[in-house]
Amino acid sequence: MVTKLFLRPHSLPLFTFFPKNPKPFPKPPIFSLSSITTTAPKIHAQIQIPDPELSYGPTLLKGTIPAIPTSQTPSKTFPNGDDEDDYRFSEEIFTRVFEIAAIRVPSKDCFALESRLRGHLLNWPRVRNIARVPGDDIDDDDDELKGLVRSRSGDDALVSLNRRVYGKAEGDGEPLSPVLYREKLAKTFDANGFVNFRNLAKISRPNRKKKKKKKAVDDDDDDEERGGGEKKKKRIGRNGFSVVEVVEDGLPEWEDLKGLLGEEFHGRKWRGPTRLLLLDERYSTKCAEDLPEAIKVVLKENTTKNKTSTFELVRCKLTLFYDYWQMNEILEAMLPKGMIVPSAFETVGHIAHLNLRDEHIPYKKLIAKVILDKNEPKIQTVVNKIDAIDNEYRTMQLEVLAGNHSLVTTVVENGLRFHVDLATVYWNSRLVTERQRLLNGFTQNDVVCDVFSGVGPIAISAARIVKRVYANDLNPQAIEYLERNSVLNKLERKIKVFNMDGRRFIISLFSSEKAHSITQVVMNLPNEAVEFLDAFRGILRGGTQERELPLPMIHVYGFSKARDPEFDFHERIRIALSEVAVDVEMRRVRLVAPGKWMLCASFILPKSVAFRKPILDM
Ligand SMILES: C[S@@+](CC[C@H](N)C(=O)[O-])C[C@H]1O[C@@H](n2cnc3c(N)ncnc32)[C@H](O)[C@@H]1O
Repeated sequence: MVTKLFLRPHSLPLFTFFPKNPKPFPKPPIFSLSSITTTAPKIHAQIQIPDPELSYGPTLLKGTIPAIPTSQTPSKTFPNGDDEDDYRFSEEIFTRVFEIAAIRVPSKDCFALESRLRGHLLNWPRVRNIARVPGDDIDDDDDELKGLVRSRSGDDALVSLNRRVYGKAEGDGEPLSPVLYREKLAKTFDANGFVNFRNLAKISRPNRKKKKKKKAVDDDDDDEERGGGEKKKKRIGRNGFSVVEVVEDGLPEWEDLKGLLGEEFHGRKWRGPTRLLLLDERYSTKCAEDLPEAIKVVLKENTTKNKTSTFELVRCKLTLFYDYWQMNEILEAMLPKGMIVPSAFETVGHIAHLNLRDEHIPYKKLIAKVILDKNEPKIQTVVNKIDAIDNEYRTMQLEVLAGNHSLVTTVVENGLRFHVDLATVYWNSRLVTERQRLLNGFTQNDVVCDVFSGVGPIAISAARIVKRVYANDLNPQAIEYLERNSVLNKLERKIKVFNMDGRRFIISLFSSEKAHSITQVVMNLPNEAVEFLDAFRGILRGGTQERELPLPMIHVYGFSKARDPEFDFHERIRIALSEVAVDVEMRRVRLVAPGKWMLCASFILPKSVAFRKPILDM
């Protein structure tokens, strides 16, 4: 599978990440936030980023960067980085704060208003235009809580609130056991099933719950670590990559819920459950009178209906974190100005496989880290191809740049599973379409001979369709995986496996009694497969009655850099078979490099070749 990224030289003047010791470039400093921010120890000491005239939508060049206290230097190191290649950057340098306006509305009205105000709401990718803020979920019908808030009567109120929220208050004894709690919920269980209590089933599985709790504790620890000891501000909302906070004007003390419900509720007054409808960025600095008519009507409508309007225009801060930004945005910001941002990577199971240009090499670990961060958990390892494939087994020289070092992975292709060790066997996910095209031509009456089978993507897929498959590879590791994959896909009974040189395999198979049953031959070793065609010369010459039997269809792959690749490849086939009259169906499979085509030639083995006296003696 190939994942496309952006291929364009970028020109962001924002900031540049430099590796510690880039070989071809002068040694630059490690990028740190302090180099672009003030040293003010206050979070949200704001630094305006230049170029306010940027287009619509969030970018790293807009908004403000909150300052980070110098004591808090959250940074990530590459797990595999040695001293030389140690790349560090703080994720906090990608935090951006945007000032926006919102209408705070009762939660029950928010969906209706969302559709009414659609064209006027914030339309940023991945940011929901209905936002939640702390404490917006207090039950509206909760008369007890309302009374409690109004009465502002300290301890009694807290006890009452605890009873309401937790079912118990201090001094009421142990909290209900999971079983009793479940029973209590079941009493209020409604006819629609688990609609109201989706977690009901989980409650009777305390073990899983414990595990979850443990994970939550671990996550908190991680947050704490990242925050350099100081607990990280809890990110509200489900996504974790953005947070909305209301910039409240000061409230009279008696209206402020902080005293009753804690610091989180500072500046909140009683409104019942509410939601924020985030307004389009164009309205961020506008006051109510300057807003479009559609919004004003909504605000006015509500005031006339309801003397105490619950619709309020509020100022908000929308913070987007490192996790929000896409891979290309992060890389564009970090790589030197004018450098092409890495354009694509191939995925093989959990491995992202890069083919970096020379100019990217000093930044390879940085690029790999961002790719890993942005594609986890699907991607667990990022590797770069070091050299062109030029060994006999067609394996790649790979360098692990980020993530775990295991190159053994599982690839799922057309519903089949293949175990692959990229360090020892060949695999190319880009050929999936070609393999499918080839397989589409096979029927249940076919018997397939795969001369260069690798771990079996063609052989095993064919075994699902055809009568029988003979699969061969020279690489013993590939054969081991081929056998394992046949069993994994429960097709081992249809596949006979061989581990020998391709030419020997062709000769021995066609000189056995299996010869006349073979209907399809696949030869996928594009650099040299055509040179193995000489093995077919005179391959059936011994038999006389077989002369009337149909001959196999051969599918041979090859590369050509010629101006007329089809002609060039056809010529090579004729030479290898020593036969001019070969009726070939030729296809371009893909362009593997500028001007270099991979081709597939399919032809029926000519009788004149199959029954000729062989030149080759084995
Ligand atoms: C390009 S790979 C193709 C593998 C498989 N068809 C696929 O699509 O994944 C070529 C395979 O040929 C094997 N090979 C190389 N030289 C060979 C030879 N002389 N005889 C048999 N197999 C050979 C390599 O080990 C490799 O697995």
